[in-house]
Amino acid sequence: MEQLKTRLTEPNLSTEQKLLVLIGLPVLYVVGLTVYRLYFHPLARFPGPKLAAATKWYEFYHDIIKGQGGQYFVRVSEMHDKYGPIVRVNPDEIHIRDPSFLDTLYATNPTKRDKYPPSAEMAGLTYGTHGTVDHDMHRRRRMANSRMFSKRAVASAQELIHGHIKELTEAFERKVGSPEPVEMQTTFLAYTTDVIYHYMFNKDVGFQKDWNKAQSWRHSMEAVAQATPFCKQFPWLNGKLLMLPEWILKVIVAKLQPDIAGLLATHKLMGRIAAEYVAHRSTDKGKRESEEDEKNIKPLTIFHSIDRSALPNEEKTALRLMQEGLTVLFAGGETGSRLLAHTIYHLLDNPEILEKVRKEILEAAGDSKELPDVKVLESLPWLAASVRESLRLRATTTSRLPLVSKKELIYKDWVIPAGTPVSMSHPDILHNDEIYPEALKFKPERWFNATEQQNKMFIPFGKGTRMCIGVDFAYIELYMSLSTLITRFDLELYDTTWERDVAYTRDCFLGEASRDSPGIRVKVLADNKRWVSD
Ligand code: HEM
Repeated sequence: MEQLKTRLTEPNLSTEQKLLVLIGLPVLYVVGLTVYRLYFHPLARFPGPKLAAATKWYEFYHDIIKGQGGQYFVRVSEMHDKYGPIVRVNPDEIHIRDPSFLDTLYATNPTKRDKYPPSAEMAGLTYGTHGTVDHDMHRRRRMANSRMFSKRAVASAQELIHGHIKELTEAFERKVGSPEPVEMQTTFLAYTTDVIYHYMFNKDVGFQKDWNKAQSWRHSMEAVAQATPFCKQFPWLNGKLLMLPEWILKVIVAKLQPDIAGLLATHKLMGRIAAEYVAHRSTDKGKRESEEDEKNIKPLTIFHSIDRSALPNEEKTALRLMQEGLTVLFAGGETGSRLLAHTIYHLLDNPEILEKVRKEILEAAGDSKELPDVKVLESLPWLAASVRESLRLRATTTSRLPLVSKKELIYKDWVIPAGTPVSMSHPDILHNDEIYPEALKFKPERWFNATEQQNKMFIPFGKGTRMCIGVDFAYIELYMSLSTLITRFDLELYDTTWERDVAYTRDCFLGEASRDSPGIRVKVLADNKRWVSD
């Protein structure tokens, strides 16, 4: 009986046979999967390199191993040069390089588009709007945030922004005449993060007051950028990491990657702020705050905005609030700071345009000691055109942005099966020479007589239902700070080159310059003491 039992549970295989099974089964699986993907997969007929169709490791190699990383966008571009406007860029995804498809893929409501789950999960914030997969759920969550982003609410932020611009000018003032340059990306990241934090959470996080804190935040953001190609391949990783208790994160992660540890600490901090908010909702303090909030044009915090929305209670938990909080913090900080640094770079690199912009602002101010109102600034032609041109050239989001349609999509003669992730890339449109002649040149004057197509294809903030919700906020924050800095200070670029420090060479969701770039830097030659009221 015993012998029979052993025979049934342990087949009598020799070591060689066991080894053969151990190696053979995975090999068989890989071969089977490859054959399926190449010949039987619904996307098998679509053009593109066989290797990309067979395995995601192809993308992994280009994004993680090759050069400085984040190189798959270069390969995708080469694929289009070879195979045409529609290409299968990995086993599951179709990429289209044709501006005429923009309206179809990034359609507005009521057309439904889900986010491709691996792309939504990348930042580990699937409870935030940006990480929401389902079209309808995304719409409801976005609506709950919308009171924070209404034109009136955003306009009311001017005073708050003024306060932080004062701190920003102090950072420049400290460097007047100094041989030491201002490293603009860190300086501006501290500014935009202070602003967004203050606006969204009614708290002064004080990055501008503490250079070490600002630098460590910048390093965290850089670490996130470096990790992004990796997270694109293993999107579940971030979410899993964040589930770990804080003490484990501190011990393990700080040893492996100290810069990421700073970021994870921010996750935990936001978790505490959200939990505190939820805990005092029903207390006297919470009720007073709620009454105060009712009277405001802008909700006191983004949490109040969500709380007063029509979302059900399970959408108002501490975890959800925390993730939405982090979403707006990340979405608003890095983007705005980069744009500010890039716009100043372009203006200093084109002194004749800088002079026109300055003159316009000063003429608009007349005898006033105050910077013109943001409405006036936005109407100044050279300033507005320079900002627009910088947004176009910067093409902030370099990553493919895949969406999924529940119905099949038609592109020319191609029928893309329902449920297929289909993506396009902003730089393919914003840097398209046929739409914008000499597309890689900074030419603000192109916007004075812009064609209908040029205006339509101006999509630095995206398009459709997933488009940036912070556009108005980004413009106000930028117009006010840019106008102040370029009229108050005489600046000069310091050891900054287009190739090394400005142009993006890596796709880390946002485009990144070369790893050896010390950043865009300027020397402060003089302080004209404009707009100094006290
Ligand atoms: C120059 C500045 C900015 C640029 C170029 C920019 C660009 C974008 C783009 C392209 C998207 C869509 C990304 C995607 O489809 O995956 C997006 C989404 C988003 N942005 Fe911005 N953004 C900027 C500033 C801001 C600011 C200042 C805020 C907050 C105040 C903000 C908040 C958001 C949010 C919350 C989303 C997610 C929207 C959603 O999924 O419904 N952005 N942004």
